[in-house]
Amino acid sequence: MLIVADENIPLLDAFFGDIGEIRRVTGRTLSREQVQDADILLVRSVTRVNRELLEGSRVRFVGTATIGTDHIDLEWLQARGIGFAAAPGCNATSVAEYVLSVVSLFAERRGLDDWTSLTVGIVGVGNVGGQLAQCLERLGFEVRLCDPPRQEREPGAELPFVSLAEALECDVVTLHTPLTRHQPHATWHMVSDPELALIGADQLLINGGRGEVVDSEALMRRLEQADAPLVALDVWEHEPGIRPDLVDKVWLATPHIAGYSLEGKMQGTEMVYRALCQFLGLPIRKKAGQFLPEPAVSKVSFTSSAEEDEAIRTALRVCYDPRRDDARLRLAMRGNPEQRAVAFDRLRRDYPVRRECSSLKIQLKGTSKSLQDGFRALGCKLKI
Ligand SMILES: NC(=O)C1=CN([C@@H]2O[C@H](COP(=O)(O)OP(=O)(O)OC[C@H]3O[C@@H](n4cnc5c(N)ncnc54)[C@H](O)[C@@H]3O)[C@@H](O)[C@H]2O)C=CC1
Ligand SMILES: O=C(O)C(=O)[C@H](O)COP(=O)(O)O
Repeated sequence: MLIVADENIPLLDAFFGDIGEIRRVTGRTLSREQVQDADILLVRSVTRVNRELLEGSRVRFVGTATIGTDHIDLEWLQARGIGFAAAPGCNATSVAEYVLSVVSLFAERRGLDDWTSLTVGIVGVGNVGGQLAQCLERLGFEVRLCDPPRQEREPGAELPFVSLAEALECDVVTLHTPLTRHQPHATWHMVSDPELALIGADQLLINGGRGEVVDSEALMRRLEQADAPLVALDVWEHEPGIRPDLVDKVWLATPHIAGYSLEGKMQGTEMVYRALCQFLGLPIRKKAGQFLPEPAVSKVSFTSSAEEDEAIRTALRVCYDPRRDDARLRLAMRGNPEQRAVAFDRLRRDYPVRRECSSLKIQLKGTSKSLQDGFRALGCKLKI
C-alpha cells in the first residue's frame, strides 16, 4: 500500500510505517503525478484536495492532520466514495494558548494590572473558541460568545450568544470560525469595512481562524486611520504570498502557527492514524502520548510573594511567547514576493518545538487558592 504524505506531518514513520510504504512530498506543491499511484493521501492545510488533484488516481482515503477542512472538496470525495478524516480539536489548546498569550501582552501594553478586567468577544465557539472561553472564564474574564450557527442549532442552550456587532464591542475580539462560503453564515470576508468601523483604537482584533475571514483590503484601509485598533494576525489571505505592507501595519504578525504546539501536531497525526486504522479494519496500537519527548522546561516555582496575574502570564509565556514568531515573520518579509512566500513556508516547516501548558509542572509555595485555580485553568500540573 502506498501512502503519499506531507513531509510536515510529524511521526509519519512511527504511526504509518507498518501500514504501508510512505512517500513524503511537499504539501504546497503536490501534483497529480505524485499522487497517481497512491492508495492513501495524508495532507495538512496547504494542499488543495479536489478533482484536479485526484481524478484518475488510486486514492481511496484522504486524511488531513488539521482542524480546518476548507482545503478539501468534501463533496467530491464523498461522491467518489473516497474515505475522509480530519482531526477536529487536535490543536485547539495550542490556539487557545496563543490567544491567551496575545491577550497578556495586550494587557501589558494597556498598562493594566488586572488583565481579567478586559472583556473578550469570541467569534466561533467550537473546539477552539469553546476551550478558550472556558479557560478565560475560569481565569475571571468576562466573555461574550458569538456563534449564529450554534445559536440556531441550540435555541434553548444555556450559553447566552451575542451578535457579531455585540462581540465587536469587547476590548478583545478573537475570530475562530472556519472559512465557509455558503450562506446563511458564510465567513468569507465576514469582517470587512462595516465591522472594522465598529472597533476602535483601544481594542484588539485577533484572527486565529482563516485569513480570508477578514477582508485584508478593508483591514489595510482601517489600519491607515488614526483610530485604528490593534491587530494580531496568525492567518492571512493568500498564504504563503501574504502582504508585507499588512505585516508592517499589524501589531503581532505570526505565520499561521497558533496551532503548532508539539502536542497539537502530534494529536493531529494520531487522529488521522486512528481514522485510517478504522477505515482499513486494522487495530489501533499507537498513541501520540507515547512519542511526546520531555519538555525543555518542565518545572516553574512560585512563592507567596508572587503577584497573581504576573505569575500566570509568566507561566504562559514560558510555554509560548508570540513575539519571537512575530520577529521572525517580519524578517522573512524582506526580498521579492517569491522569496517571501518561500520564507513564510520555511518558518512553518522549521518551527521550533513548542509545548503546551499541560507539559509544565507548577510548584506553588504558600500561594492563594485563586492562583492555584488560575494554573488549573491553564491545564498546568500543580505541586502544592
Ligand atoms: N491558526 C491556526 O493555526 C488554526 C486555525 N484553525 C481554524 O480555526 C477554525 C475553528 O476551529 P474549531 O473551533 O476547532 O472548529 P469547530 O468546527 O469546532 O468550531 C467552529 C465554530 O464556528 C462557528 N461558526 C461558523 N460560522 C460562523 C459564523 N458566521 N459566525 C460565528 N461563528 C461561526 C461554528 O458554528 C462552530 O461552532 C478551523 O476551522 C480552522 O480554520 C484551527 C486550528 C489552528
Ligand atoms: O489545524 C488547522 O486547521 C490549522 O490551521 C493548522 O494548524 C495549520 O497547519 P498546517 O496544516 O498548515 O501545517
